[in-house]
Amino acid sequence: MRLSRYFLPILKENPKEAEIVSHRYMLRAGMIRQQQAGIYSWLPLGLKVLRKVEQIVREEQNRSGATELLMPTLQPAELWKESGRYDDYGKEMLRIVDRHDRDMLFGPTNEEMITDIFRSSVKSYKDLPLNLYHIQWKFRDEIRPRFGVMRGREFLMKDAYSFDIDEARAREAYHRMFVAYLRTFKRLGMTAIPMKADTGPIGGDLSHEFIILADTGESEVFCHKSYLTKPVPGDDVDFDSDLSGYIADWTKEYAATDEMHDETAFNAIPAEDQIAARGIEVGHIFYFGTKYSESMGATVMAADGKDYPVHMGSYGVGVSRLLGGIIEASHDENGIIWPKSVSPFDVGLINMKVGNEETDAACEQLYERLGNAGFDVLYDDRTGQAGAKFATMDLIGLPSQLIVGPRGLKSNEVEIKDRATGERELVSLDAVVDRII
Ligand SMILES: Nc1ncnc2c1ncn2[C@@H]1O[C@H](COS(=O)(=O)NC(=O)[C@@H](N)CS)[C@@H](O)[C@H]1O
Repeated sequence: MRLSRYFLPILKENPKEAEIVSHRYMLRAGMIRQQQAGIYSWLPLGLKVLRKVEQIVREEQNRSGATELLMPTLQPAELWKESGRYDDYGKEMLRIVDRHDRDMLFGPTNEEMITDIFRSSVKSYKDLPLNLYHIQWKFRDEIRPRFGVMRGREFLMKDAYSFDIDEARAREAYHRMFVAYLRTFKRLGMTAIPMKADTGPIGGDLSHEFIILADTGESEVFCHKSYLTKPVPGDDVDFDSDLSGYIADWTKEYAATDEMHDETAFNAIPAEDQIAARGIEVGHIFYFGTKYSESMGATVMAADGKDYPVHMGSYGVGVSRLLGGIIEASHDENGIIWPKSVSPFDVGLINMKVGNEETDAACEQLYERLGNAGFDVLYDDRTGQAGAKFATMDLIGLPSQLIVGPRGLKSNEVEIKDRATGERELVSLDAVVDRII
């Protein structure tokens, strides 16, 4: 992509309303623009990252055996009246009346709707287990939206829903999602710690929040430091096998959010192994049995010929929140440092002297060769001060920068800068493609 033809509205100054670094950098790097409190436009650079995060979430859901569908953002109120949540949900629910005076709402979550889809077509235990998910925008009229996309009002969530014949099978479904979450956050370049959590308005009696540690996190969390280095299940993990060993390993040491914290248990850990920190909740999973299937009549006929309400769980990931979370966990004073897996571009190509015959020719050649080698390149071909170009590249956080200047070209060299380490290396023009890891 040539920057002269892109849309990247960089802000020079820190917007005063941005209190935390991820909010500041997402605004300054031209990734998002606030349209109203908690509601954002996703500008090209931000959308590119959002789609990469979404795709990694999707791949790990699919690997675990879940099946993707897409439910609407708007829901009929009737479903929520059936489950009894229409009134409980309170002012967070955005209620809408259409032209035929039908009560509707902008979905904050989809337990009712997915249960309606299930009950309309699944009647036999032979069709179980089933895990259906979608990646869809939600609306929650937060009383105090803040920290940019971290606590928005319209936000992107992956929400999955599992259906099983009994509690034992439902716990196996929960284990599959637990393992999928460990893998997902690792692929996003983060260490997310599963913590026993409160079940809140979703309900049920088993729940874990997946927390990434960050000083600006809204949750206060306590855990054993072993979670920071524990290896996550590998690409070869068999989701049809008994995964309870992974869950046992990932829940045997202490880890709890402030709502579930047990000071005595925590203090039984040697002081040097204790972590008390702030964290960001990037995922939350629940087992809630027949809470929705009973109230909404979602039953299947079992082998004994009788009908039973299915056992369910729901599993959410804050896809848009993750961009904020990743930045909170990976930045420096110059800007964002994207993990390669989600970076909007692989390489930033900087022409230090646009209009100079040698640098223009060298950049065009590099741009073409890198593109042909499969790299997604952002080529800063704009006229303007080199210093401003460096600042922009550091701000938007691409993992590698390629700096092409007249002096380096005299010895047929260009400079490669690693954004994460700051290391610079002079490389001959023909060796560049192989050096860009
Ligand atoms: N206001 C918000 N802004 C951004 N992300 C949010 C917001 N509220 C929740 N999330 C994200 O969405 C995830 C799931 O939300 S939740 O309420 O915990 N769970 C559910 O809604 C369940 N129905 C999961 S399917 C959270 O872990 C969090 O990462």
